[in-house]
Amino acid sequence: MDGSGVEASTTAAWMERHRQMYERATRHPFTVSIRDGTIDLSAFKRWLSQDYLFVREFVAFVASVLLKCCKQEDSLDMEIILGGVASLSDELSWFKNEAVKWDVDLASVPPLKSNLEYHRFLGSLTEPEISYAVAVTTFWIIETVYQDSFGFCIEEGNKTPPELLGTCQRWGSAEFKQYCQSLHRIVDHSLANAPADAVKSAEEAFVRVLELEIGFWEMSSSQS
Ligand SMILES: Cc1ncc(CO)c(N)n1
Repeated sequence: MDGSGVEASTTAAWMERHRQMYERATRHPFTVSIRDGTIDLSAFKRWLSQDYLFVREFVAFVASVLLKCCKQEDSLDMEIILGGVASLSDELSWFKNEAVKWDVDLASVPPLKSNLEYHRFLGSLTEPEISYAVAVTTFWIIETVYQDSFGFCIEEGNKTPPELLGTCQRWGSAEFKQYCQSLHRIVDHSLANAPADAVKSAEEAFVRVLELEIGFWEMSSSQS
């Protein structure tokens, strides 16, 4: 509690504690090079095909968050999460269109190591034993890393190549930002009512997502 009697949010404390890692995830040389206009297009194509595979795995994870949400006593968050599930359908179509534009054959691309590592993590969080607080926290930070990373690419002073603006808008738009803010409110509310061990697990998942996101950008940059 601060002097005003308002409890500072748990997520705000994490953002402070893990600021450096958050910056590494959201200002990675890969996305900064999009903003600078110096991006290597073969790296961009690698990211595109790997992220398509990621999103296919992400669907099952987000569906598990929705299911946990529906089992909560007050499931007021349900419509926000349901909107998230619904938008993934559009997102998969977007990837397929984009792949045609960039001459990428999605069917022939195997997931690379960092992607597989991320899939395993998502799979472990889909289990029924994982609490809603932990799952929704994970969901929020995954979306937020993309929102912040791509939002930066369309902020003032960018030199983002015109053919990449659509990608940046997808996650950098004001609408996507609002959606992330809605998720953030859900997370803060959920953590405020969660037992200490769940809060601890949620923080661990938060940090793990940042590590995996950094790994994903690295993989896209250099095929590691
Ligand atoms: C790796 C990764 N993280 C986050 C998102 C946001 O949905 C995405 N599409 N891919």
